[in-house]
Amino acid sequence: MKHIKPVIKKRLEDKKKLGDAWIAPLDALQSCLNDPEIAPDLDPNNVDYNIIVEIIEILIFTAIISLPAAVFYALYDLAGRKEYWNELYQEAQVINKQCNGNVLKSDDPDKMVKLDKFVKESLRLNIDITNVAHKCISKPYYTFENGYQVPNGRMIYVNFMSLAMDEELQGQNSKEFYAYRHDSPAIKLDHNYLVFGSGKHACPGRFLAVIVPKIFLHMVMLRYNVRTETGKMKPQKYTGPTVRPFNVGIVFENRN
Ligand code: HEM
Repeated sequence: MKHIKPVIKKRLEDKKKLGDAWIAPLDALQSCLNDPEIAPDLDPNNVDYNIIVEIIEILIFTAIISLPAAVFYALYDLAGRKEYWNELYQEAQVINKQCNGNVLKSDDPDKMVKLDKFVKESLRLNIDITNVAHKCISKPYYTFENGYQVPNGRMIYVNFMSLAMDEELQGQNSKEFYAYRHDSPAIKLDHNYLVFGSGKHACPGRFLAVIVPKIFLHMVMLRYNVRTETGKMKPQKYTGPTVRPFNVGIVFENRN
């Protein structure tokens, strides 16, 4: 907190100076400081630091849990799904040639179209059973179109798994991994694809959560053949309703 206070002071001073001309940078700390509930009068002595700490804490935990998990599942799916190796490798080679083997440019991940579908399918299938807890705030009940009522104060969870596995929504063999079932990007929110939630509170970290596994797999594929140790894949593991990465051997072989 000691370290963060001078940063906050400087940002609030800048905001005061620039007034309406202030253009909010897209970062978590600044969006907190732009919130009148957190910094009502732009006075550094009148900032609700507790909310800021809570938000930053949530961001850190999300980033260190969900993001590496997404990378793990994507890598594991690649290692275990031989049928995708050639096509994905070819796409990676084309992109690598276009940038002469140099570092990727910011628009290169958009060119990883097949890999995007692959990552999307990996996210779809490695999903929590239930998620996005919501508290009912309607009084005395919230009534769904079908007449089902939820009382005020009740926590409800969305059944992610049933949605992700529904054949009517996902297409044929919805329990099987088939990357090319998707015709929209992995970051796109859709009622059939609730990995990142929906609406106003949909995950703002989804751009990072998709681009990181894509860049990681791209780099891995250019250097290595990856496969599971046994050549087979294990079923997912859950802790309660939450899907969790597990210990598994992945073999990296240098490409010649
Ligand atoms: C694969 C990785 C990730 C998954 C599957 C995921 C999923 C989700 C879901 C389902 C929600 C709830 C959305 C809703 O209520 O409708 C959410 C919210 C959120 N996520 Fe993510 N997330 C991921 C990565 C990240 C990362 C890397 C960050 C930040 C760097 C992040 C930041 C957040 C924040 C701040 C919220 C709360 C948004 C709000 O309430 O307005 N997420 N995420």
